[in-house]
Amino acid sequence: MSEDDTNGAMDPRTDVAWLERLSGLQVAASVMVVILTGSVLLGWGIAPLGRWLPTGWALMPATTAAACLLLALGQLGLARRIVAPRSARCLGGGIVLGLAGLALVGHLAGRISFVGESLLGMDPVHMAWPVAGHLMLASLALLLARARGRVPTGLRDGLLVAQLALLLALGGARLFDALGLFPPAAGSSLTLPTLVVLLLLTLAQLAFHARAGLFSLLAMPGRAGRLLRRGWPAVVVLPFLVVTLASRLAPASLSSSAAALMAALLATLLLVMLLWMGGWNGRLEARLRELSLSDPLTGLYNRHAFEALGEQLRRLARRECESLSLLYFDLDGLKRINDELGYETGSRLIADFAGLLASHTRESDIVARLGGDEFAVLMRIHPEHLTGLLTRLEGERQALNARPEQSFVIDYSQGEAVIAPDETGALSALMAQAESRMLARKARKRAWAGGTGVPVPPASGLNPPRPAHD
Ligand SMILES: Nc1nc2c(ncn2[C@@H]2O[C@H](COP(=O)(O)OP(=O)(O)OP(=O)(O)O)[C@@H](O)[C@H]2O)c(=O)[nH]1
Repeated sequence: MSEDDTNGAMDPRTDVAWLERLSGLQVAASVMVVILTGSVLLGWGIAPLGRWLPTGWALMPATTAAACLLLALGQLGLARRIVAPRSARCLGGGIVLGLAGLALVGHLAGRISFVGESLLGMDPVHMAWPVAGHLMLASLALLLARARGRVPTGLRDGLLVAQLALLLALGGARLFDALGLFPPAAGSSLTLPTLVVLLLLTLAQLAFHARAGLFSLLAMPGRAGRLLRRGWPAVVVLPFLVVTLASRLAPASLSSSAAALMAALLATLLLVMLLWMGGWNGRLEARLRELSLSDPLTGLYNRHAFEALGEQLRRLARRECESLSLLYFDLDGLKRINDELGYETGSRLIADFAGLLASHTRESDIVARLGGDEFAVLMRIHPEHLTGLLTRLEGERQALNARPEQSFVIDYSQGEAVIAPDETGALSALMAQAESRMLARKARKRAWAGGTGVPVPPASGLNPPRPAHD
């Protein structure tokens, strides 16, 4: 399983502003869980403190509190990009898995109190089995949180859907007074504080999973994302309303357990359908957007897309404390190639150069044809890596020009600009800076070639000599 600890496997269509809000929700929900479970644990550990806590706090067993605390700390780490070593994450997730697994085994074996009596005369190891099940799902999702690829993403989505279904069933059981669905075993009970903590943990996970997969729609721009964000409360609440109404109209036909299960099942199904339809809609929207944002000759982004996506990348880079580098290219002698070898050959030069740029950049870089013979690349790389990239480009340019079948010379002038994470300049200023450096180099090349204003490379034949990069 490959991991990316800097930005996870984020969907490139994600709206950063929405991601920020969801990240805020993730932090807020996790902090609330830390406070709630931390207080409960203090109460269990230090008897006098327990007396200061509100009545009923001991209804949350210490094992549940400890497991939820660990999960909340894991979520906080993910939200704040505190990169815990893999071993720490595995240990935290493993402890939760172990606690929940032991509780489940205890319930199955019919004896939960295998650890002993608590300090306050109550057994702190009780964990209701639905809670144990929920925590097992949550800890597995946490262990897979940073794994990339279709399979781990699908698994995470499945685990989250299962948690939501279980939570809805628990909520339904309370609402329809059907706690018999989850019978208390050997003294364990499902209490409201525990339900609240589970809900907060699930919310935190949902917010994190908006980065990729089924739930990425939560942070999508456009109509599909809006539909989900506005539609999900209705989709969750509606089945409960309908089932409540049905059970009021025909009380004999529906037992409280059946009502709770039916409402939870319907709500889960509708939610998954909404997510699936929204995802389909979102992909369609993205395709249309792609068509309106790309340059038909090269398949690269056009200027409009470059400016829009560039601003997005700018915000993302600032959020992740990374530098942003911009390269501005202008082909040399295109007009002359058009005039001497034909417009089609000129267009081939443009397409070849676009291919050269695309093959030397990463998918996460924004590569665009700004118009005519001008190109730009915006990258989240450190400025010191720019020289290496330019050298590789130059090597490839020479290799292309050296091909026996090459009928025209590919040449370009380039300028660069870098913006540090703490700088506040706009993208347009960065572009202007890179363009003026490019123009200065072009002027130097012209002067170096004889100062006649003749385009630097001949349309065909041998490569012209170039002044060295400065
Ligand atoms: N073949 C072709 N030519 C294009 C395309 N788009 C713009 N052009 C032409 O590209 C030429 C660009 O001219 P200039 O900006 O003077 O570029 P240049 O000849 O490379 O000169 P310098 O940039 O000063 O080196 C114009 O003649 C445009 O008509 C296109 O898609 N295909």
